Amino acid sequence: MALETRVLQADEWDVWYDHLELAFGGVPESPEERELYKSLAELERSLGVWDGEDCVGSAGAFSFRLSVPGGLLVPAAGVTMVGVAPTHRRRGVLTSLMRRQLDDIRAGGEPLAVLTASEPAIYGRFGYGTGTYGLALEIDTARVRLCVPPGTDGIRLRLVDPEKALADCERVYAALVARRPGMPARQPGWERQGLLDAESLRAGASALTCVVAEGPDGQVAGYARYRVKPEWGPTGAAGTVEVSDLDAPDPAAYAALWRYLCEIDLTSTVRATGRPADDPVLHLVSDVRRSRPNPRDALYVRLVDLGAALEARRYGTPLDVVLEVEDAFCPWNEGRWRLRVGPEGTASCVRSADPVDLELSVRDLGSAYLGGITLTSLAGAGRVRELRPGTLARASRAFASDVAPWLPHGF
Ligand SMILES: CC(=O)SCCNC(=O)CCNC(=O)[C@H](O)C(C)(C)COP(=O)(O)OP(=O)(O)OC[C@H]1O[C@@H](n2cnc3c(N)ncnc32)[C@H](O)[C@@H]1OP(=O)(O)O
Repeated sequence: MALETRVLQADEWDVWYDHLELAFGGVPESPEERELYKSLAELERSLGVWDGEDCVGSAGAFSFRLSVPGGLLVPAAGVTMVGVAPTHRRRGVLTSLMRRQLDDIRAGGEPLAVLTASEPAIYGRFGYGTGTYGLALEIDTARVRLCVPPGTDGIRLRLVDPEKALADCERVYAALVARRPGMPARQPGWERQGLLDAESLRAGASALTCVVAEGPDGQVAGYARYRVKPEWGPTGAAGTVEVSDLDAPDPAAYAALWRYLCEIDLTSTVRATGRPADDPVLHLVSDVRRSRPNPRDALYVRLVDLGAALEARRYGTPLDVVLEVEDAFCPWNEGRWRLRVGPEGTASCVRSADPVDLELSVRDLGSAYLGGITLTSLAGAGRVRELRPGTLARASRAFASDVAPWLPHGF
């Protein structure tokens, strides 16, 4: 029987999601999580592949606006819920979903598609490049001390019910979006993701706890959400503080929150995942080795409309460069582009017949797009080739962001 791919109907969502859970191993999510993702789903952007009555493939997209270098927000399809039934793998179902989805995204006018990958090997073939890294930390708080900046002691910390603190936390989040590329601006409903607190998420740890940091003016300047997992070893208490969110643009509030987490009684480890690659906490700790920073690929970026995407961000230095881009999966991007950046950092990117300066694939351009992975580094792996001497270093400087791009949450 031929497979049929179609946009999801509202009454098909549960069957579609059951299929997705099966594709991920069959352990159901908590009702709380399921309800949240059902409410966030954009049905008209959710594709199902059907074999008769059986759903055997899925892919969805969220309509995000993503921060890019220069503090601007760019429409980006947040690709999600990708799964193919174990019975139907390796016969092109994912490839057909990616084809349909990227065509739809292009038709809808979003210049970017982004995703987080269950496995890094899957999405490069479709033109997605690693655009951000998330840092895992495991701080040995029995040994590591924090060297905090002046003003830290003037910060007041308060434990507040996470639900009641939500509006203040959201204000802090909103202030961060323009400062860091890679962050989705909050869309209605997504603020609830940070409050999810099912037993399965706790995994033996406490309920979600929220601590807010108030500045001398009494305003909330930062917050952390965390759980404590008690543990008793042969020498006594050895609990773990598991940090799920910590945001604070103000350095004193930021340091106060980390110091607090590192000094919670009966714990000897603070664990956090998905932190920014340049997280300032690396400069607060007395011993970075005993904080075990460990980077991991996080947000993958795909330029769907290459010209529009490159014009949508800002650049650090002026530039005039001709790029020869390989893009087999989206051939409308393939070929030669001239990228010109003026003194203000704004760019024009148009088709060109001029001699080529740099050769690269759309996947590598996606990696460089948010400014965290340099063209020079990609060239070191042979992924970018410099045909006119000097253009690589100039382009690399122009693309780089002085703040590492960061994806603060999954989707
Ligand atoms: C954004 C997200 O939602 S990420 C979540 C992705 N989903 C999962 O990981 C759930 C479990 N896995 C699955 O559901 C499926 O195996 C999928 C979706 C990863 C792949 O679906 P399939 O229909 O089997 O992929 P398809 O047949 O189109 O394969 C396309 C190519 O990708 C390759 N490929 C597919 N899956 C993988 C993988 N996990 N690792 C490496 N290569 C892979 C195939 O070998 C094939 O290569 P080829 O073109 O050289 O022959």
